[in-house]
Amino acid sequence: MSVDPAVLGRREIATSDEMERLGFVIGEQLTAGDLLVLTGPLGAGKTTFTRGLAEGLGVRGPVQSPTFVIARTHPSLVGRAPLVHVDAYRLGSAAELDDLDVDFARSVVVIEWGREMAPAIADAWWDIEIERPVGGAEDIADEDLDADAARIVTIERVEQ
Ligand SMILES: Nc1ncnc2c1ncn2[C@@H]1O[C@H](COP(=O)(O)OP(=O)(O)OP(=O)(O)O)[C@@H](O)[C@H]1O
Ligand SMILES: [Mg+2]
Repeated sequence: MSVDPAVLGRREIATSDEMERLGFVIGEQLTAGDLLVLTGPLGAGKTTFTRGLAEGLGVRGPVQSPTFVIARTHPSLVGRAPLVHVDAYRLGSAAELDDLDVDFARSVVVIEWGREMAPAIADAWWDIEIERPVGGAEDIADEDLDADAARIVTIERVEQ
């Protein structure tokens, strides 16, 4: 486990800048073989977190929601591990993830929507849940939604 246990637990993240900073601090500590799984409704901040993480890890950007590709590899700019950023939203199963041939041992891997697949692909990972106290998938297009509301982020280490 390469991340300071102090990051574990539940906290409120008030702004997207703060979400990036949380990702940055974690990204600074990650090493090859680390896996993180991000769970949270559309627009929760999964990609925002990953953008900060990428910067902390020192990989080439830009980190975007991988809408047209399911997995994108960001090479390191500093001689550390590359980041593989996966959007598992449209993946049906861990077998389909397997087809992507991700080199888990040599990469830091972040999987948005990957919670159900994680047990089939790894022995240990960080489970990161981002809650939006207001809104969710069905509300994201609603102009009235307070998109800037604070998020609740819970980070747990899972070992099976
Ligand atoms: N406290 C906050 N934490 C994170 N993002 C926030 C916060 N407040 C506002 N935002 C905004 O919410 C949006 C989050 O979008 P982002 O693409 O990161 O979500 P996502 O979880 O990856 O969504 P998707 O499921 O569509 O991939 C951004 O526009 C960000 O600026
Ligand atoms: Mg996203």
